[in-house]
Amino acid sequence: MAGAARAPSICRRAPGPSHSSATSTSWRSRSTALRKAQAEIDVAVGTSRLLTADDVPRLAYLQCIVSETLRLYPAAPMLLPHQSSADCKVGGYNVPSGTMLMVNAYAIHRDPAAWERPLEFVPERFEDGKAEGRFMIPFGMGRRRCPGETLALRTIGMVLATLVQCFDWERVDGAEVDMTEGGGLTIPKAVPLEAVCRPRPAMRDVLQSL
Ligand code: HEM
Repeated sequence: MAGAARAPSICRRAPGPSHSSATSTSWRSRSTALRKAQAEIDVAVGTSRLLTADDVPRLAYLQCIVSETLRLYPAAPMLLPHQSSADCKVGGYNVPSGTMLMVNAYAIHRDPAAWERPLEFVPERFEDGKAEGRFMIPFGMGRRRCPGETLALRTIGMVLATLVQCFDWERVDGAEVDMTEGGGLTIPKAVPLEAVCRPRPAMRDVLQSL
């Protein structure tokens, strides 16, 4: 697109494919991922101190969890609306100046031609650079790409790692987490997450000293 401006209106994401069976498989892999992330933190940081921002880049598996979450649930599934500021061609189509263009990142991230088992939560697909070259755009692309990406990724990594280091997490009543998506611009959960967290016994001294 020759120059891009923000379009004034917003659109809703097209409904995604049904994925109830993938959801239960995904939930099992989420529990495993949580345990794996906790083990990684225990090895890299230990339990005698709180992790710091400097530790987070060394937590490779935790980064994979963040990437896989942003792949399956991009916070802005249709990015933000763009508007062509000149006549241009997109994918072979003539797009007149002033046309609103939406990018369906949600569908791109779940494209079966690009991803194996696209509806399943598999952080391992990002390990050892395996997903390099795959098209992921949770922060958009080009000159209107999110300027807050680095801050966002650092904050998410730090918050998630701290929650996993300090607490054991369980589902309420053992019920599966309902991952159904609600409508809206930012992919809210239709059913809010309820979880039980307990301070990890190994972290008790650290938590009590705060
Ligand atoms: C997980 C967190 C975040 C996600 C997934 C996210 C995602 C996005 C996306 C998809 C866009 C639109 C890109 C496009 O249309 O091509 C965007 C734009 C933008 N984001 Fe973020 N963002 C996040 C956090 C942040 C933070 C922390 C800040 C600021 C501190 C921020 C500031 C902005 C701004 C100012 C724009 C507009 C850029 C422009 O229009 O040129 N974002 N973001």
